[in-house]
Amino acid sequence: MSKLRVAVLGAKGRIGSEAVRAVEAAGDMELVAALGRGDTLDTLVDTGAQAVVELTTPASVMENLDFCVRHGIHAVVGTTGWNDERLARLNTWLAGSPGTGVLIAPNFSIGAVLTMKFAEQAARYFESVEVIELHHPNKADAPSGTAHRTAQLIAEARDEAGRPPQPDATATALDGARGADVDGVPVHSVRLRGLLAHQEVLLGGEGETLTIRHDSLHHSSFMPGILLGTRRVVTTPGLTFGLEHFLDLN
Ligand SMILES: NC(=O)C1=CN([C@@H]2O[C@H](COP(=O)(O)OP(=O)(O)OC[C@H]3O[C@@H](n4cnc5c(N)ncnc54)[C@H](O)[C@@H]3O)[C@@H](O)[C@H]2O)C=CC1
Ligand SMILES: O=C(O)C1=N[C@H](C(=O)O)C[C@H](O)C1
Repeated sequence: MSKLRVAVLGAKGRIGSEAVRAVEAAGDMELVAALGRGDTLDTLVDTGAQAVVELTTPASVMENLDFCVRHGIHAVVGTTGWNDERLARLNTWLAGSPGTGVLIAPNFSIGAVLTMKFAEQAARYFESVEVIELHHPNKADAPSGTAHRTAQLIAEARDEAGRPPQPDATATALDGARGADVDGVPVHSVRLRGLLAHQEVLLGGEGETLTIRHDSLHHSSFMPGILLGTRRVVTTPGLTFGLEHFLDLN
């Protein structure tokens, strides 16, 4: 059986360099390109890349995906910075390239995906919920893509359950003291040397609290998800948002 021809964009970055090693070590894949900032995307075409693993920056990801989709190259995207406008633009590109698949995964680690799922399941049962994400201080964006998605899923679940807004009597506050408001869910971002990627979802009800916590201790935690996403995206046309769609979670 021929190997899947895979390229990594952002290959010199923290997660990109780990992804290069993971693709090289995968028996069913061949690493055909490892591109960094300034390298030409034409290399993807020249090397016959079938799938790209996109791990760059929010400022670069759209241009890279535009190129990939136009050339029918599938993409697995870990880069953050997604909003409705960007997703709509990507969907328009995909509509013009039927057969091409893009997976956007706010988080590739199985534990983080489960944290999001558990938080979504628990959200309807509790009056209060807040998200705390904790990351290394070199991270460029806040809140994390994972925390943003977690808060959205929680908000949707609360909405479906007919839950009213959360209780909060705060009358005066320093800017930022109550975190960022993501669809009514406060999200707090910690940046601390020594950390990698961590998240807590705190839920509170009458006389009880529930804490759901996940810790990524090494970038290796993201690799099984990246490899799974790469294998699946090539047979899944259109946009898939979230690795959970490629896992048997229900
Ligand atoms: N979904 C997930 O599970 C994970 C997502 N991430 C996300 O991945 C992204 C990268 O994270 P890090 O590796 O920590 O950042 P980083 O800053 O270490 O790496 C980004 C790399 O991309 C390169 N780059 C920028 N523009 C480029 C372009 N046009 N073409 C090729 N390379 C380009 C940069 O020079 C840099 O080497 C961030 O958005 C981060 O939040 C990180 C870890 C896990
Ligand atoms: O920048 C990181 O490191 C990470 N980014 C992703 C995010 O923003 O959620 C995934 C993980 O938290 C690591």
